[in-house]
Amino acid sequence: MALPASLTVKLVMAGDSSVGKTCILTRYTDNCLPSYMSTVGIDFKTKAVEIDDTTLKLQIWDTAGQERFHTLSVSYFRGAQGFVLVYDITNTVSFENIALWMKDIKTKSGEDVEVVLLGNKCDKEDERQVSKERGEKLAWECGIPFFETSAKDNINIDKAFLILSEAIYSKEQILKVVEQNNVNTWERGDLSLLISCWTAISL
Ligand SMILES: Nc1nc2c(ncn2[C@@H]2O[C@H](COP(=O)(O)OP(=O)(O)OP(=O)(O)O)[C@@H](O)[C@H]2O)c(=O)[nH]1
Repeated sequence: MALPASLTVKLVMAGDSSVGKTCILTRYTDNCLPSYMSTVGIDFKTKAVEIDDTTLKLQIWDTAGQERFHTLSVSYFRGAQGFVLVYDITNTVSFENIALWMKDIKTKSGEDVEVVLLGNKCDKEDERQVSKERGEKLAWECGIPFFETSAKDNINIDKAFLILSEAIYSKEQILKVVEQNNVNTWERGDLSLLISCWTAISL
């Protein structure tokens, strides 16, 4: 009997300080919230998800959003297959900085990496500064999925990680088929870009 397939996937949490990256991650992996302490340096957590008959072993790196850790944080972007990019719906600056984070992601990880955009703290409706439409528009322009989330109330957290995992899995499956068939007309990078364009069009 064939052993079930497994795939190790590196994901990175990115976004400004205090937007809720650590809380989103802890909610996802341990279904609880951490006692508050701003992330210093880098940490990671793991979680396994099943897609089809494959186990995806997610290794999720939690970076520090504070400016003084920026160089260290972005150094962990290299080699990541996916990013959870977070802003805080009660903080306009964190939303405006998403463009800069996207630039860092593309520079360090390439154009074809998978990203999901999250507008976190949607439980704080009375303090909202960024409309849901602005988040949706930005995500549409970037060609990436978007969710408003609450780590506090556990809204859309599992869904966001699942969408990201599925996108990475689909891409890996297609690339595997192509490699098995020894199709060498396309470079792997070209093909990944094509798949990303296709994913963006079908969103
Ligand atoms: N109301 C509400 N508060 C949240 C939510 N997520 C996080 N917080 C609060 O926001 C603050 C910052 O959360 P963190 O998860 O530490 O933020 P971070 O993005 O990891 O911050 P850095 O480690 O500095 O990069 C904490 O006080 C959390 O309790 C949420 O969904 N709703």
